[in-house]
Amino acid sequence: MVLNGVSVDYGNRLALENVSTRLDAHRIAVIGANGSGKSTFARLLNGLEAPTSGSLSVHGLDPVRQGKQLRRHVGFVFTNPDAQIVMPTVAEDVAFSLRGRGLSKSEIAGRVASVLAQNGLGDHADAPAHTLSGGQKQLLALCSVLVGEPDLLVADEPTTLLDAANTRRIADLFSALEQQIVLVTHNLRLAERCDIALRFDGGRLVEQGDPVDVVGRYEREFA
Ligand SMILES: Nc1ncnc2c1ncn2[C@@H]1O[C@H](COP(=O)(O)OP(=O)(O)OP(=O)(O)O)[C@@H](O)[C@H]1O
Repeated sequence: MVLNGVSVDYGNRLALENVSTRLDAHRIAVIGANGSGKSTFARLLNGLEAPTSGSLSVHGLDPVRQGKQLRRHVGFVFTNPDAQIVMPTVAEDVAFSLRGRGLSKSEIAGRVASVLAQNGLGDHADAPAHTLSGGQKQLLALCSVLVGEPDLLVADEPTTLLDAANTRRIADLFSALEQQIVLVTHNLRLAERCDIALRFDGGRLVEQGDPVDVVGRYEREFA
C-alpha cells in the first residue's frame, strides 16, 4: 500500500491531511482518538472513499478507478455488522460471499461450516441472523469476509461488541492469518500484537512504528 499526499476533505472538515506512507507490514494497527481519521483511512483502502487530493495504490491497484477489481482482493469488515449481513440465516449469509466462484454446493457448505466452527458460530449455522447477539453478528460479518479468502483484510473496529473470550479468539485468529490485515482499533492490547502501528491525530498521520512504542507514547499522553 502506498499513499502519496492523500487528503480527504468533507467540505467543512479535513478528515485526512496530506498522508504519505508505504505499508508492507503483515499486520498493521491503526490507532488514534475519536474523529482522528482512522475510518476514513480504512475506507480509502477499498475505494469506499476517494482522496480529494493525492493518490494511493493498494496491491498495485487504484481503489477509485479499479475499485471493482480491487474489491475481489480486499475484504472489509465494518464496525456495525448490521451494515453487511444480507441473508436470512447465518450459513446463507456466509455462503453468499462465495457466489459466482464456480464452487460446488458441497465445497461451499464445507467452507461455510469450517469458518463458522473456527469462529465460534458452529452451533448457530441455521439460526436467523437477526436473532444473533451484537457480538455474534460481529463474528458473522467477519466469517462472511474471511470465507472469501481476501488477500487483504481491512477491519474497522471489529471487536467493539465482543466479550473477553471472543476478543481473544479474534486476536488469535488475526495473529495466525496469512493475509495482510489493517486493523482499526481502540483496543490497544490488540494493536500491540500487530507488526506495525499507525497513529492518527486530527487527520494527520503522526506516528508509524513499533506497536508497543506507538501505543506506549499514546497512552502516556493521557496518563
Ligand atoms: N461522511 C462524512 N461527512 C462529513 N464528515 C465526516 C464524514 N465521515 C467522517 N467525517 C468527519 O471526519 C473526521 C474523521 O472521521 P473518522 O470516522 O475517519 O474518524 P475515526 O478516527 O475513525 O473516529 P472514531 O474513533 O470515532 O471511529 C471526523 O471529524 C468526522 O466527523
